[in-house]
Amino acid sequence: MATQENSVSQAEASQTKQNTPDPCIVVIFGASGDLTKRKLLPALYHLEQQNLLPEKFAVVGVARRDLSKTFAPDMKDGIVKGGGVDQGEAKLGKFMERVHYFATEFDNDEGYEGLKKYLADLDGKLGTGGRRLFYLAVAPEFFADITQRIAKHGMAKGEGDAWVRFIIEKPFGTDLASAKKLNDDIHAVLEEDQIFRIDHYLGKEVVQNIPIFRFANSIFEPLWNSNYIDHIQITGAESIGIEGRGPFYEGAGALRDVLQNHVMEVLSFVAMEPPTSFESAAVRIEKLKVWKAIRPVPIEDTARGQYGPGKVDGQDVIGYRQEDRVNPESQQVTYAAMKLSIDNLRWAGVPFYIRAGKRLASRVTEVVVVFKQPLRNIFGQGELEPNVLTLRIQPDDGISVQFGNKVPGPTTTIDQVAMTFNYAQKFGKSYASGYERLLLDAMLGDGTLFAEGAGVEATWTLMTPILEAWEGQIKDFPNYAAGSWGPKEADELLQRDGREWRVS
Ligand SMILES: NC(=O)C1=CN([C@@H]2O[C@H](COP(=O)(O)OP(=O)(O)OC[C@H]3O[C@@H](n4cnc5c(N)ncnc54)[C@H](OP(=O)(O)O)[C@@H]3O)[C@@H](O)[C@H]2O)C=CC1
Ligand SMILES: O=C1O[C@H](COP(=O)(O)O)[C@@H](O)[C@H](O)[C@H]1O
Repeated sequence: MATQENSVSQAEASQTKQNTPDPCIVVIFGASGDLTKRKLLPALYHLEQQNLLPEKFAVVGVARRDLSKTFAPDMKDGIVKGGGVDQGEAKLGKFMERVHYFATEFDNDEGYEGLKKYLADLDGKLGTGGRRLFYLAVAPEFFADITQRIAKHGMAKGEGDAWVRFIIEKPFGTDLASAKKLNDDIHAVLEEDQIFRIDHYLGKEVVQNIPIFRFANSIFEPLWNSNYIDHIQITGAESIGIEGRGPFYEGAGALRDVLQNHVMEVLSFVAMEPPTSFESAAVRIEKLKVWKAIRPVPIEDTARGQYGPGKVDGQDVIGYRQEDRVNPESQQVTYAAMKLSIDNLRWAGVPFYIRAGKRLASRVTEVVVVFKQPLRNIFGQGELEPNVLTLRIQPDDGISVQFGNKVPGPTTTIDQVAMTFNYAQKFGKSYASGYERLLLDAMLGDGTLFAEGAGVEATWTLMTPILEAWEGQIKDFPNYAAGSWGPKEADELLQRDGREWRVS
């Protein structure tokens, strides 16, 4: 007979997967860049702190400048500045010994031959067995070329059962045609199961928790449909501007930068049917079904904006057109919103309102589920307030449920109260950026939290006609002040349905 202790450990084992990867080398292209320093090296170090890296392991940074002497100290500095060095410098020192650097231009074939030899030598010294995780932390125009050159130099396939995987950064394409071309170019040399298209929102705890919240509990899912839900809002609001990324943002804008990827990924977890298991293939099928069920969006169901000068957190800030390396007559959007309808039985008649923008009043990323009112108000005090469930992704990540409650006293007065769960209060402060989980999953070969080729094309199928329609219509920009909640058209989008945007 199983003891209680035994049965708990069996249950725990069934809820967690293998969590230490095979010996391998993580090869980061774009190693002198911002992403590597601020996110990737700190994330790998956090994995080391939790003993989640294999014993036989190395990181090799690749970029054009000769940084062999300064790379490791520079990265160490990034890790220390990012916080979370709670096991002292000794652990960090040990981690930095595993960090190496190799300089080459991305289009230099000799460089790839040199890199191949460098990695093989490390395999020989460390016993990493030829397993590679290539991370393309580079500008999107390099994604296909670097992948193809790695393949040309015989590094895209491992010998025997040694795996070789690629993490490709975002943005994955700028419209449907470019996303398809990128998929084709990469598929010419890699199998789909080698490709990990990263969206760091899928590494955020609350986003990962959406399927758990829905499918590992029995009290929410029965209500998760058009019988009980009035509408759903997803907000990706940032108070920061474009942070010096003028040239990038001029080519991107809010729809390409955040709505097409981060917000659509979140939406798919909120709206999907229960997958048959939480394995990559099963989850991807359900996510794809959601995106494909979204009705083409009429242009009247969209709103866009660009911020002008204003005040954020009491400080004067410039408008988008005054930002460094931005066209003073730019038509680029720094705010995008739309109403989506999902054509399936679960969501018939339940609009999903989504929005993302820069220089808004505050930084809030959240999903707000607004429930229908009871069919009859037996308390006779006018309209009851709806129940609202908020999945707060950041900051102050947590979950809260708002409901009507009797105000203590001799009369029957109803007021809104909330039950709130806060991650930091329960689990303590976390330094995890989301990249920890995603890097670990890629080393373990688990693509559940990564985008798939067909999924990326499905979201671009939806978004490309909107971009084209917007590009054909000049707007009178700027149309919202920095520090506000965006353009009035976005408010009107909900007002005409008798609703309003909510932030918790
Ligand atoms: N930074 C962030 O927070 C985020 C970034 N991303 C994505 O990650 C990717 C990288 O972004 P980020 O780190 O900000 O970019 P950076 O511009 O900071 O870094 C680019 C890197 O590529 C190297 N590089 C550029 N051209 C060449 C070349 N011809 N040969 C060799 N090396 C070259 C640069 O080397 P050198 O230093 O010598 O110029 C640098 O290491 C992008 O796709 C971005 O969209 C996604 C989410 C967030
Ligand atoms: O990918 C991107 O995301 C960030 C927002 O990420 P967050 O983790 O800080 O919420 C956004 O600022 C940036 O423009 C975009 O490229």
